[in-house]
Parts: sequence; structure tokens; C-alpha cells
Amino acid sequence: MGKVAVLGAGSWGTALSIVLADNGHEVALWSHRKEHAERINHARENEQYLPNVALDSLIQVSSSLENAIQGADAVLFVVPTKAMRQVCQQVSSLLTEKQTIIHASKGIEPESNKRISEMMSEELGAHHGKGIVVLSGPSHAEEVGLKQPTTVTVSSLQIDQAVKAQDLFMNENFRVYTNEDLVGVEIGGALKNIIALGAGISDGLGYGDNAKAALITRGLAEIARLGKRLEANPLTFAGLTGVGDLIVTCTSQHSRNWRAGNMLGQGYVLDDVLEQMGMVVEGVRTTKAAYQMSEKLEVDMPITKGLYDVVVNEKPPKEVVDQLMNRGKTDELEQISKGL
Ligand SMILES: NC(=O)C1=CN([C@@H]2O[C@H](COP(=O)(O)OP(=O)(O)OC[C@H]3O[C@@H](n4cnc5c(N)ncnc54)[C@H](OP(=O)(O)O)[C@@H]3O)[C@@H](O)[C@H]2O)C=CC1
Ligand SMILES: O=C(CO)COP(=O)(O)O
Repeated sequence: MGKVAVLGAGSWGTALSIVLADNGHEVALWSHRKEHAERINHARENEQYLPNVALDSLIQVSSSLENAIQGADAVLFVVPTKAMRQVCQQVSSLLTEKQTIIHASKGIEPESNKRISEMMSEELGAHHGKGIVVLSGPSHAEEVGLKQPTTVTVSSLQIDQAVKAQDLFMNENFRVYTNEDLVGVEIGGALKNIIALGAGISDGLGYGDNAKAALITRGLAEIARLGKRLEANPLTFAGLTGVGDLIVTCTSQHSRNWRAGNMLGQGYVLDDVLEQMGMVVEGVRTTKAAYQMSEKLEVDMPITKGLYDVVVNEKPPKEVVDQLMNRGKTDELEQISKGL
């Protein structure tokens, strides 16, 4: 048992703090807003992001990064991808060499097209760079907070660091696997949000299970094609952070990406959707990043291109479905094998 600093007091940071406290760790949960930190400490609940879930007394919330990180054996970064560089810059001088560095966010940075561990490694410097661990998989905060059975994967270029993270989080409700394929784990976790936006749009347009099954299957094929180009292990996409997270995010109403897509499919405009969500919808920025990567690396990603047309070019979703359905003929095995 030790101390873990959790940076980011949204739904996922709060749910993972609950897992860590269940394992007997002292948790310093950091919110960048003082009033939010005080509110959670007082209510013993994160009413804004994870309501109706009581927080153990082992979880103490602070708006001071120094207090959160001092004496921590591990530091978990779980802010939206957009905030990751800034938070890394804020903490980089506070970290010590012994601390295990983990992130549990899901995204790709537009323009640089960097994965989260790559961005972190640039900001945190050589020592922590190679040992950064990612935790990913099919895991909605709402269910983890209720201690419902959940499985995730941890990965790192230094597998001993991933094993340390596995030991920190693993318990009878929260099963943690290791996987050496850092690229595949991060790419699967980030890109499934694009397909979940598409699944929500499909439901919002009134389409049925056939359309959703097609999106999940063909979405997996194009994620694997990009992954292969980036030298991921294709088998990772058959795992929890690939097909597992695609299934949960495309089919669960807990998913913010699915919910945002659902509203887009019903005709709401993106700015209104994002305002109403009040939580991060990573798929929007990841769509931009993945589209840029598919163009640069010449990887065929028709669903991503369609979603890019919706979120960037404001094309009506129905037109995008027609565009996808009326492409030229292709062979299924030929397409799938490009991701193997
Ligand atoms: N929720 C889930 O079930 C899961 C989420 N994830 C991933 O975890 C990451 C975080 O998501 P989640 O917790 O759900 O997001 P939420 O929208 O629930 O919360 C985001 C939190 O980050 C804070 N934040 C925003 N900007 C900054 C900043 N610049 N510095 C510090 N804190 C900031 C927000 O504060 P404020 O209130 O001030 O905006 C808020 O506390 C995402 O990448 C997501 O994809 C992964 C698996 C499951
Ligand atoms: O990553 C998640 C589940 O594994 C959460 O997905 P959303 O961000 O769409 O809610």
C-alpha cells in the first residue's frame, strides 16, 4: 500500500481513485479548480462527474499539485487529451525518478498526430519517457464506480512498469492484463471513439443493429489498418483495447461519444451537442487527428473520413451514410488482410 496521485477529477479520475482506494492506497485526487476540490471533499462525492457514488476516506482531493504529488509512489494522469501537455508541463519538475507514471486518457493530438505517451514523454523528459504506462480497455466510469466487473489492459515500453501498474489496480472487480504493444493499445483506445460517434449518429438517424454491427466491424478493420502502418501488433486489435472497447463504446448509453453522435444524428449542431454534454467528447478531436494521419500515411479509412466530413465540414450525417454505402466494390478479405 502506498500513495497514488490522480491528476484529473473528472469521471474517470474519480472512478480509478475508487479502485485504488479499494486496494488500500492513499489517493490524492487533484482538481485544477479549488472550489471543485473542496466540494468533493465536503460532499464525499463527485456530484458533477460521478454522482451517487460515495468516496472512501482514503481519497482526499486537493487543488495543489505539490501536495498531490509529494510522497506519491505513482502518478496517474487522467485529464482530457487536450489538457495533457499543459498538465505535464505543470508537474514535470515535481516528479521523482522512482515514481511510476501512468495515463488513462484516450486520444491523439491533432496536427502533431502524437499518441498520449509520446506527448507525455516529450514533456516529462528522458527519464520518465520510456517507462510511461497506459491503462485502457472497455471501462465506463459509471460501472467501475459501482464496482461492477471490468477488465482493462496496461502497456508500456518498459514492461516492468506495466506490471507495477497492474499490481496497483488489480482486484476482484477490476482485472488488469499486461500487453507489450504500447502503440496498438493507445491507437485502439483513441480511435474507437471515432467509431462510437458514428454508431451514435447511426442510432440518431434511426438505423438499426445491422448498421451498428457494420460500423463496429468495418471500424475495427480501418483502425487495424492504421495500427499496422504504425507498427502495432495486429493481435492487439482483437483484444480489450481494440474490439473490446469498440463494443462497449458503440453500444453503451454511458458513452459520451455515442451520446454526442446520437444528438448529431438527430440534427443537433456540434457546438450545441458539446455544450450539452458538459464532459469531454474525445472522438471529435481524434477524428481530426486520425483523418490527418490517414491522408499523410495513405491508409484507407472511409468511416473516419465520413466522420471528419460531419464534424469538420458540417456535412449532413445522412449524406455521409449514402457516401459510405455507395463506394466502389471491394473484397472483404482483401480489406481485412491490410490490417494483419
Ligand atoms: N469517463 C470514462 O468512462 C472514461 C474516460 N476515459 C478517458 O479519460 C480521459 C478523461 O476523461 P473523463 O474523466 O471522463 O472526463 P470528464 O469530462 O469527466 O472530466 C474531465 C476533467 O478534467 C478536468 N480538466 C479539463 N481541463 C483541464 C486542465 N487544463 N487541467 C486540469 N484538469 C482539467 C475537468 O475540469 P473542469 O470541470 O474544470 O472542466 C474535469 O475535472 C479522457 O481522455 C477519456 O477519454 C477513459 C476511459 C473511461
Ligand atoms: O472509454 C470509454 C469506455 O471504455 C468511455 O467512453 P466515452 O468517452 O465515449 O464515454
